[in-house]
Amino acid sequence: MTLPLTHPDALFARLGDETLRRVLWAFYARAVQDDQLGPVFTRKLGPFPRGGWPLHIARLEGFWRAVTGGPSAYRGQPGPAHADLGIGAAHFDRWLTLWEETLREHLGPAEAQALLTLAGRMRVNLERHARPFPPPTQETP
Ligand code: HEM
Repeated sequence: MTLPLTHPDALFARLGDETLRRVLWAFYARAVQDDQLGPVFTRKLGPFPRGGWPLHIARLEGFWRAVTGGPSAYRGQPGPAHADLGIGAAHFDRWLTLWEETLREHLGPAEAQALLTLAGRMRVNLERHARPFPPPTQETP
């Protein structure tokens, strides 16, 4: 079954607060253990699940509530937040793989597919902002 992404309010209503929160904590618990993604997250947010993690996940809850049509006060800027993390296509591929694994474990197939599709679309935009290889700083002779 395919959920109608043109009516995303149906998606949040089907997920609910608790499930969304559970999926996000499970996803980041997995991402932080990953060889490729873990160091990027830990550098920015500190040791999971303390440091900046509760705030990060609360923001992500707001973000996912907004994009699935739930009530949300999220007003962040995901693009710039990813500009200087030193990430590129391979990181985004890995992110989506772990996202898919987490969704398949926690949700029914229709909800999992809908959240995977949404993340795949957003990845395109975030990757445009990301600058994986900043130019070397000019050395003065
Ligand atoms: C390569 C994969 C990714 C990495 C390593 C990554 C890492 C991060 C980090 C470290 C932050 C915190 C930035 C800060 O506090 O300044 C962040 C914020 C965020 N990320 Fe990602 N991210 C990735 C992919 C994604 C994807 C695919 C999405 C959406 C589907 C996403 C959505 C967000 C959102 C909404 C925020 C909050 C931005 C704000 O402050 O408003 N990220 N990410």
